Amino acid sequence: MEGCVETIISTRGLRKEFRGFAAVRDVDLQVRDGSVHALVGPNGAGKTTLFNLLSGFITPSAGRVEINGRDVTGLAPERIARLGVARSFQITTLFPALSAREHVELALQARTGLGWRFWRSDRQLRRFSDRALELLTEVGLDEVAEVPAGALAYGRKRALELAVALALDPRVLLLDEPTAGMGAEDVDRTVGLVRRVARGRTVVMVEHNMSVVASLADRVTVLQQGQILVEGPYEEVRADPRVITAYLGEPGGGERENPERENPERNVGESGAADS
Ligand SMILES: Nc1ncnc2c1ncn2[C@@H]1O[C@H](COP(=O)(O)OP(=O)(O)OP(=O)(O)O)[C@@H](O)[C@H]1O
Repeated sequence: MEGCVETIISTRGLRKEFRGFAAVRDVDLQVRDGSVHALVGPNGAGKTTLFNLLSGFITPSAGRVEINGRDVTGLAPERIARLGVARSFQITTLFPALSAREHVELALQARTGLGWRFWRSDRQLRRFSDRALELLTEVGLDEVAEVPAGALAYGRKRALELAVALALDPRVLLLDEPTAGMGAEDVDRTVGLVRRVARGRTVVMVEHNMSVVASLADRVTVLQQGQILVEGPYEEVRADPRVITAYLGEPGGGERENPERENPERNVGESGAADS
């Protein structure tokens, strides 16, 4: 029954203005515990801004954000992270000279409250080695555990970000365009990976690639001009004439079998959209 589903993230009247321009307006979002929830929408719809509001990277102009029933509005990202919400960091936050294993070890260490201290003894870091290797295996990086992050291929760097986020053992994982810039093979691998790591946790992802959304998402929220246009299961959302109009800029596209594939450039506007 709908009413029995627990909500893990909830926003009410969420709004963010940049110099008077409302990038996100009156957003009431409900993310169900244990679901994979995709945020989609045309370029400039406010997806990233909403994502940044959920993770505390920016503070709202109005409205509130609740995580697991607790008001987290205006809390710093690290406080939100401590409540079990981890964000997959961007590649720029990887340290090129540190190995994949060292990255995960440091993240595991940070979680214990020891902090991100590089000068801890080898002995102390070794405590985390076994778990680090498990996490690297989970994301398919066990064979490159000792390779410096700077030498990893793009798809593997993204997998390493995921392992770093998983080291925090989050209840909610926020993924910002997990397949952006990937070729078809890496997209497929990432879909499998996200599906695996989504077991037992909630995943909220911004994703342009509609094939990825179709494969992974239990619920889809479509944003347009900062507002929620439609929300529901993928099959329902993709057939909604308002969504097709939002992407194509014309009414009457609802009959199409697979609009995002027929017109990938205009629909999702990003690389990878036509993959797979
Ligand atoms: N820091 C900022 N200052 C001013 N305007 C901003 C800022 N961040 C976002 N915007 C504007 O807010 C609107 C929404 O941007 P946002 O990046 O959230 O959209 P998006 O849906 O993530 O787009 P894309 O798919 O292109 O990444 C855009 O018009 C953008 O120009």
